[in-house]
This record gives sequence, structure tokens and C-alpha cells, in this order.
Amino acid sequence: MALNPSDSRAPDPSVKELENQYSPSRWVIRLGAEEALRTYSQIGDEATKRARATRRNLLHVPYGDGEGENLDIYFPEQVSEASPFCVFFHGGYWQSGSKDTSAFMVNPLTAQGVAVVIVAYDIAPKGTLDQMVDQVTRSIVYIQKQYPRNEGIYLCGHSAGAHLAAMMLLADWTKHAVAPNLRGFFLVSGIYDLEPIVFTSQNGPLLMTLEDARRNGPQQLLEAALTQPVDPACHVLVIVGQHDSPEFSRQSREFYQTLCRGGWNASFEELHDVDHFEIIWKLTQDDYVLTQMILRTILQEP
Ligand SMILES: Nc1ccccc1C(=O)C[C@H](N)C(=O)O
Repeated sequence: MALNPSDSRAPDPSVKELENQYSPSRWVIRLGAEEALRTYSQIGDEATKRARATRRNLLHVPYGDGEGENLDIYFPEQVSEASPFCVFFHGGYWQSGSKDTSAFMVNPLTAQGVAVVIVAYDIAPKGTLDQMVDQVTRSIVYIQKQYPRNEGIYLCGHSAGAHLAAMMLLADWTKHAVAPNLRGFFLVSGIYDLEPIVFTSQNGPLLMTLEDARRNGPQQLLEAALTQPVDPACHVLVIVGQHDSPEFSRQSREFYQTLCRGGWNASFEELHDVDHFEIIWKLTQDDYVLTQMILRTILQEP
């Protein structure tokens, strides 16, 4: 397949198919594409308002000097510096979404004693992929420094946010003052190989070159990595929706297989009857299978 990102002729069929595969809203089955995106923002907005009104919180806490470098922390009823922390990175193709509409999991998790952190990062065109990866790294270092007695930091990301979380599997913490107490990863409907994105319209604001895509690709980095997982007990759950596109599904499976080959304690789940958006907005529900999976892992229940 000869693909040239600067080629401005009519797209060849393979480029058209990439566009289709990497447009999550086109694969939604119960709603129209626009309605699905609207519902996703609306549920995120309502969940955030509810979380802020009902949970003790610290909002817009800076983790760096940049204007966009801040996060929200929501505490469980029994405020404790020693609770486990679940840190969430929102999706939106590194160019949309906000911490202010992404507190989906806050109420169900804080109800069970887990503190939840929702991180803002500079989306494109303001931020580049390299900058976003660096910001996410610093947000985790910040939480570890503020709460050194935490009972574990668990990273959760959706879509582009799962990519950012996955990059933390490969982060070099020695450059920072502390190594975070990372105990688990929940990678939901993520993208791990960014190369195909270079050929889609999603790359408009991102302006990624193939080199940028490779440097920021957890799939490529993990394949090339010679290092072993730091903590073999750290569990990596790779999760994809039944109604995610075949390419999203393939990316998740391949990333999971690469994790296994690299000696990571990984598992893979295809969640029944959910699409790219439902998979995350249903985290507002206590009895949703993914909410339960996350809680079982964090609370270390069998
Ligand atoms: N992955 C996401 C996660 C959260 C919110 C939006 C997206 C999108 O991908 C939007 C894309 N422009 C779409 O039409 O599917």
C-alpha cells in the first residue's frame, strides 16, 4: 500500500477505508454518529456536575506551570491519603474532550473508597503528541508526590487517552524525583499504533509525521523494548467494545499479544454489546461490567 500523507489527489480506496475504520462514531449501532457524540458529551457533562456536587474534591489543581496542566481530584467519603488512586485520561483523538466533561467513573469508584483523578492535557492544535505524553507523565509524578502513602496508582484511559496511559508502560521515571506506585492499567478502546492515523483526516490538527507516530507508538516501542516490566504484579487490562471498528479491535488484540510476549501480566476483554462511546459512559453505573472489573482489580478481590 503506497501511502503518502502529503498526497493531495483523490483518496485511494485503502485511505478511504482507513478513514472509515478510524471514525468511531460511524460504528455506533443504536444511535446516529452525531447523536452518539452528543450523548457522550452530555453524559460526561452530567456525571461531572454530579461528581462535583456530591463528592469532596480539589478542582483545577496545577501539576505543572502550563495553563492547561491541571487536574481534578475526587475523594472517597472517608478522606484518606492512603486510598488507591485511579487516574483517568479522556479520549477525543488528542484534539477534543476535556477533564470538565469526563468524570464518568467518579461516583461509582469513590463510593468504594477509590480516589479518582481526571487529568487535563493540552489537546491539539495547542499540544503535540510529545507534549501530551510529557504532561501525562508529570501528572502521575505529581499524584505520587502529593500522596506518597497511596495504596496504588491505577491508570485508566479511553481511546486517545488509552494511548497516553499505554505510553506510561514505557515511561522513564528515573528522570523524575519519584517513581509512581503503579499497580494497574485499564486501557479502554485505545489506539496503540498511530501510523494509520497519519493518513486520516484526524491528523489535520495533529500534524503528525510518520516519525512522530512511531516515536509515540506504544505498539512499536513495546516491540522494540528490551526491558522487562518493572513490577510483575502490575496488571494491564486491554479492553475493547464489541461494536468498536475491526481496526480498533485488531489494535487492542495485537497490543495485548505484544504485552504478553514482553512478560507483562496482561489480559484482554471484548465487552459484549457496547460501542466506542457506551464503553466509557456506562462507567457512570455501579453495576456495569467494566465498573466491576476496575473495582475488583483495584480492591484486589478475586
Ligand atoms: N474517539 C473519541 C472519543 C471521545 C470523543 C470523540 C471521539 C472521536 O473519535 C470523535 C470522532 N471524530 C468520530 O466522529 O468518531
